[in-house]
Amino acid sequence: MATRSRKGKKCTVIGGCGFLGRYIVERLLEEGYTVSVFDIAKTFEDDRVKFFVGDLCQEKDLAPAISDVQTVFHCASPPPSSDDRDLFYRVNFVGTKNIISACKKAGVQKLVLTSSASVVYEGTDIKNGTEDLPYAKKPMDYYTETKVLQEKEVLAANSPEENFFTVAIRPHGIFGPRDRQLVPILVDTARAGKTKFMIGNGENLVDFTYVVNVAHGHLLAAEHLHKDSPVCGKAFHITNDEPIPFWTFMSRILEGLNYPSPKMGLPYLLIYYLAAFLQLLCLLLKPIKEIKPTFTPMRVALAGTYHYYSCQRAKQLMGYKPVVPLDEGIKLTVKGYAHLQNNN
Ligand SMILES: NC(=O)C1=CN([C@@H]2O[C@H](COP(=O)(O)OP(=O)(O)OC[C@H]3O[C@@H](n4cnc5c(N)ncnc54)[C@H](OP(=O)(O)O)[C@@H]3O)[C@@H](O)[C@H]2O)C=CC1
Ligand SMILES: CC(C)=CCC[C@@H](C)[C@H]1CC[C@H]2C3=C(CC[C@]12C)[C@@]1(C)CCC(=O)C[C@@H]1CC3
Repeated sequence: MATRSRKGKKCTVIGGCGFLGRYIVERLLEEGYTVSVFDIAKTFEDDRVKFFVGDLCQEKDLAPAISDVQTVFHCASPPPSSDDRDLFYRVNFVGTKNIISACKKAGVQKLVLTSSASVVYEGTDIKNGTEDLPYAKKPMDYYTETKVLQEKEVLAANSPEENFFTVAIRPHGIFGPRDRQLVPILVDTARAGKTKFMIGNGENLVDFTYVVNVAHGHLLAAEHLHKDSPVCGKAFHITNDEPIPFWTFMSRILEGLNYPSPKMGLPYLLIYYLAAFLQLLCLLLKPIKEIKPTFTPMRVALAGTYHYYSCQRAKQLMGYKPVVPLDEGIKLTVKGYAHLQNNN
C-alpha cells in the first residue's frame, strides 16, 4: 500500500510542453499531483514541474522521466501539418511502442494516450459517431494512419495480469489559447484572403472541443483506470457535446478577431477535387520547389462534411461532462489571440 500511495499521485506527461499537454500539466497540478514533463523541447518554466528533455523515439531517454510514477500521459505527436511520413511513423508508432516498453519496465500502472476521433474518419459524414465505428481503412493522411496504429498498440497493451492499464482518449477539433494549429492557420488563411468563401453549404455540424475539457477528460480517465474497471483497454470520445456548423465556428473566431467571415459557399466536391489535384501537383513539383497548400484534401473534407461524435461512453463510464461550454470557450479563445487581431 505504501508503494502505491507513494506513487499514487506521481505522473509524467509526455508531450507536456505542447498545447494540450501543458493544459493537462496545469490540471494535474491543480489536483495535487506531482508532475514531471518529458518533451523534445522545454517551452515553459514552472518550479513545481520536473522537466526531462529527450526524444521518445529513444527508449533510453524515457526511463529517467517515468521512474517511480504511477501514471503516464502520452500526448506527444508531430504537428499534423507536417508532411514527413517517416517522422510520423517513428514518433507516433515506434515511439509509442517505446513508451509502452519503458512503462512496463518501470512498473508504471496507467498509460493514458491522446488519440484522435479522426481515427475513424475517412472524409465522409459521421453524425454522432460512437467508439464502435471501425478504424478508417483509408485514412485521409499519414498523420491519421499513424494515430490508428498508435491507438491499436496502446489498447492492445492493456494487461491486468501485469497490473498495466491503458486507455485512449479521442478528442476532436481541440481549440483554446496557446493552440498552435487551428487559430494561427485560420488567421494566416484569412490574411491571405482565402476565407472569402465557405467550402460547402455551411450546414455541416462538427465537434470543436475546448482544451480544458480535453484535459479534464484525460484526468477522469486516469482516475477511473484500475483493475476490473470497464474503462481499461477502451477508447473514449471527449468533445464539448455541442456540435456546431463548421463555418459558424470559424466565423465566430474570425469576427472575434475582426476578420471578415465567408458569406457564400462553393461546391464541396469541386473544391475537394481541386485540392486533390493541387496536392498531386505539389508532390510532382517537390524536387523543384516545396509548396504547402493551405487547402489539403483532409482540411477540405473537415470543412465540408459532418463529423461529430457521441461522448455517451465517457459520460456513463467516467462521469464526463464538459466543464467549459462552447460559447465560453470561443470567447476565451478570441481573448487569448488578441495579438492576432486584424488591425486593418
Ligand atoms: N490539436 C487537435 O485538434 C487534436 C490533437 N490531437 C492529439 O493531441 C495530442 C496533442 O496535440 P497538440 O497539443 O495539438 O500538439 P502539439 O504539437 O502542441 O504538442 C505535441 C508535443 O509533443 C512534442 N513532441 C513531438 N515529437 C516528440 C518526440 N519525438 N519526443 C518528445 N516530444 C515530442 C512536441 O514538441 P515540438 O513542438 O517541439 O515538436 C510538442 O511539445 C497529439 O497526440 C494529437 O495527435 C487529437 C485530436 C485533435
Ligand atoms: C479550411 C481551413 C483552412 C480552416 C482553418 C482551420 C483548420 C486549420 C482546422 C479546422 C479543423 C482542424 C482540425 C485539425 C487541425 C486544424 C484544423 C484542420 C486536426 C486535423 C488536428 C489533429 C487531429 O487529430 C484532428 C483535427 C481535426 C480538426
